[in-house]
Amino acid sequence: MELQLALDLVNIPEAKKLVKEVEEYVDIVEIGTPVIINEGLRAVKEIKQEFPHLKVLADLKIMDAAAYEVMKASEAGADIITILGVAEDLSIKGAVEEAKKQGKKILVDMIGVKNLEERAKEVDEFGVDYICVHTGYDLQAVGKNSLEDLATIKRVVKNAKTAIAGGIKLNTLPEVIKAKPDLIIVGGGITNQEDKRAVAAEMKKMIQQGE
Ligand SMILES: O=C(CO)[C@H](O)[C@H](O)COP(=O)(O)O
Repeated sequence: MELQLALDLVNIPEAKKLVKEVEEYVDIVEIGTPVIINEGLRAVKEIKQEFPHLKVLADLKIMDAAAYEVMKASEAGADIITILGVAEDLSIKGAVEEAKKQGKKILVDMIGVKNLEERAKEVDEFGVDYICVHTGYDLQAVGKNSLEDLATIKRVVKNAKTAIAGGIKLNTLPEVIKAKPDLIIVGGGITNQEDKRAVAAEMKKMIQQGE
């Protein structure tokens, strides 16, 4: 099980400072959609340059023009690029093809997918690398999480790795670990804490013990 730190509400200098604090304990750094909207793919480039030993995920949440956007994120240094599960089949297949060409990986974010079981089976057949269940901020605000959805995709996904994101905190991490996703994505559960390093260290320890 890997741990991904999601950076959403920071600028580039703040992102660098945050990664420095926790770099020993995370496997992947996500440059979140709001950061890319504010700072562009420069954020991916600068983080990858400063932390070449960490994998960097560009959370583009691609919906169209997939091959082009995967190419651009790859050129900026992203190791993993996200596309939405609700995108057209052709777009997801195009993203996979371009990522393979560039030696990169594709994570499909299933946020907003209604027919989760069916769609997870389909995107798994397209050769994507990760399939991620995700409760966005708007549904977190009304008390939702992705544990049931994780169980659903774990039942049907045969090839891709499984991932989970959305509101995971130290106190909810044990039940997530028990569900055994390949990748656990944590944003505010680390970035909003006073002692980010201590929380990341504790999370990493819990994950290692759960393996
Ligand atoms: O992709 C995202 C929002 O769309 C976030 O990066 C993801 O949900 C993780 O952040 P948090 O743990 O704060 O929910």
